[in-house]
Amino acid sequence: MNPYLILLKPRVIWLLILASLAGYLYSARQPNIAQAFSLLLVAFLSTGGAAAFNHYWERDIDAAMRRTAKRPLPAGLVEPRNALAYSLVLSALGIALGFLLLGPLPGLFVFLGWFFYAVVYTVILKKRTWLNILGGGFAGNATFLGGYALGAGTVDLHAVLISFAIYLWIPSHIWALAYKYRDDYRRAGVPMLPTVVGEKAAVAIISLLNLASAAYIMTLYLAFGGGLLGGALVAAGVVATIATGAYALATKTDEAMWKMYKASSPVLTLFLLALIANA
Ligand code: HEM
Ligand SMILES: CC(C)=CCC/C(C)=C/CC/C(C)=C/COP(=O)(O)OP(=O)(O)O
Repeated sequence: MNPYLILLKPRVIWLLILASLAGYLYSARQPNIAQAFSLLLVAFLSTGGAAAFNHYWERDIDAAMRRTAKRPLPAGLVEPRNALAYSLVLSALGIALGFLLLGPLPGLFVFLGWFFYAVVYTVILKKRTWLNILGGGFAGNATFLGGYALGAGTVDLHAVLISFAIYLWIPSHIWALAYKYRDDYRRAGVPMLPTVVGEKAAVAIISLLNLASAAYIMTLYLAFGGGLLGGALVAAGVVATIATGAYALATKTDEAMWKMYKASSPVLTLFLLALIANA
């Protein structure tokens, strides 16, 4: 794949874009193609720009980790200054079009999502504290709230409560991966929960968080209602979460934690599809 495409972290941002679309379809009385297309464009540019900035800012960390050493910057495929310019142009375009095409409130959430990920998480917290993802996690809320604000013209408690399903999902999503790569993170000097607590405690905390995030999603569904299809989608996600959580607690292996990580995106996808099905 073209290194400039890899800089956008396409395997990641598709779900961020879906979260924005879910927010829009869930809240808009009459969704229209032009608005939906503008949202997808803005979400693509802003999340891709944020991801490319993360590549630029973390090029030294990436070079020190097995998982990321072959990325375009450590591999010398893209000059750092070109990656920085590329990321800033995409980000500025995404945020500016967010305000121009979507309006002030959606635009604000596009900016907040970019800022919490690219600045709060990547620049300020990531190398300083294992709580880095809790500080940067609001970026996840912002993806859903930006779409919701476009569809509803406002953001209410209902929207915020739903957006926290993403926030509460992030720790088990990233810490399950970080468990498998705990030595990598230690070598790169990046604190993550699995690098600061023992293995047994890490598995227990991550598995319990994983189950708690599924319980929160189920509570939201029961509280805000939704049809049979939505219920089936949520139930599938909850069953997958319980299965990977129980398997990890029982076996405490890298492989089980990796399965939990790989299951995390499909689980969030099912929840977002349930929201769209209930739109
Ligand atoms: C502070 C917030 C977050 C952090 C630190 C984080 C961290 C990570 C990391 C380290 C990876 C592995 C990337 C790789 O090896 O290429 C990853 C993958 C991924 N992330 Fe996150 N993530 C965050 C939030 C989110 C959110 C909010 C979403 C979606 C709404 C998301 C969706 C994904 C997806 C789809 C993948 C690829 C999963 C796969 O390959 O199966 N992430 N994330
Ligand atoms: C609206 C907007 C711009 C929102 C951004 C939302 C958001 C939470 C983006 C994070 C996704 C991502 C690329 C995480 C990987 O970071 P990492 O540095 O931990 O991954 P790495 O170690 O693989 O580089």
